[in-house]
Amino acid sequence: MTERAIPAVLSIAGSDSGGGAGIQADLKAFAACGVHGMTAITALTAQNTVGVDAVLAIEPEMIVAQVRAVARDIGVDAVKIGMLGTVATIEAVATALDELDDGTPVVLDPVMVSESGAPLLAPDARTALVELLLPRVTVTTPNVPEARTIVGSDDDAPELARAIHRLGPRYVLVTGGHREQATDVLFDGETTTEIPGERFPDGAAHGSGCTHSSALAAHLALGLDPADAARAAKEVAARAVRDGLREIGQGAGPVDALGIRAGAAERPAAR
Ligand SMILES: Nc1ncnc2c1ncn2[C@@H]1O[C@H](COP(=O)(O)OP(=O)(O)O)[C@@H](O)[C@H]1O
Ligand SMILES: Cc1ncc(COP(=O)(O)O)c(N)n1
Repeated sequence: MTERAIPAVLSIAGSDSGGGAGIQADLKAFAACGVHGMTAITALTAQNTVGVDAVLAIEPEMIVAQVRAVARDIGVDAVKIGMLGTVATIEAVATALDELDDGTPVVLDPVMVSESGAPLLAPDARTALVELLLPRVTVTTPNVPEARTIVGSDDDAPELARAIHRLGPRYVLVTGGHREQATDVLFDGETTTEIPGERFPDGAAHGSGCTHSSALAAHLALGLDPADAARAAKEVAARAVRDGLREIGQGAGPVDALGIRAGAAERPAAR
C-alpha cells in the first residue's frame, strides 16, 4: 500500500436515497477523515428514515467494472464493503477483490438489516458472505445481532469475536452501539481489546455502522494499525451519532459526520 498524502478509499456498498446510510454515509465519513472517497455501487435502495420501499441489485459485471475503473486509474488504498444483498453480488465482489493489489486493507461491514428494520441481505446469501468474503478481509465489523446471526449463537461480544475469527478475517471488531456502554470489542486472534466510549442514547444513529466501517477503512489507508484505526473510527462514529440530525425524516435520523449542524448554526440568519 502506498501511503500518499491523500489516500483513495473505495466503498463497495448500496445507495440510500434518504442520504443517511450506505454510500452516501460512506462518502461523508471519508471526507470527514481527510481521504478521497470512491464508490462501486452494489444496489440502489428506495429508502427513507422509516423504511425501504424497493431494492434494485446492480448487474455483477457493472460492480466489477466500477472497481476496475477506479483501481486502474486512481488506485485503491483501502476498501470498505457494506450492503451486498444477493449471492451474485457477493460473487462479483469476491472477483473484484482478487484484482486489487495484495495487502490492500479490506473492511467488511456485514450489513443485514436497516435501522428501520428492512432486510438488506437475502437469507441464502449469508453462507456466501461467510465463505467467499470473510476469509479475505482485514477487519469485519458486525454489530451484536449480525455477529449472532453469523455464529448462530446467543453469546456475548468477546465470544462472538473469537468464533468469527475462526472463519478467516484477520481482525474482528464487534460494535456495541446498541449496548449499554457502546463498547466495541476487537479480537486479533490472540488478544481481546475493549474500546469503550460514551453512549449517546438521544443522538441519531441511521448510518452509524456505515460511518464507522468507512472511518476504519480511511484510517487504515492513512497508515494506522487496526487497533488505533478502530479507536479513531469509534470516535468518528460516536461524534456523528451525538450530533445526529434527529429532525431529518419521521424515523431514525441520519448521523452527522461532517458537522452539518455546526455549519448551520454559524450560517447568518435567513432574511
Ligand atoms: N448511541 C451511540 N452512542 C455512541 N456510540 C454509538 C452509538 N450508536 C453507535 N455507536 C458507535 O457507532 C459505531 C457503529 O456501531 P453500531 O451502531 O453498533 O453499528 P450498526 O449501525 O451496524 O448497528 C460503533 O463504534 C458504536 O460504538
Ligand atoms: C444502502 C444501505 N446500506 C446500509 C444500511 C444500514 O445502515 P443502518 O443500519 O444505519 O440503517 C442501509 N440502511 N442502507
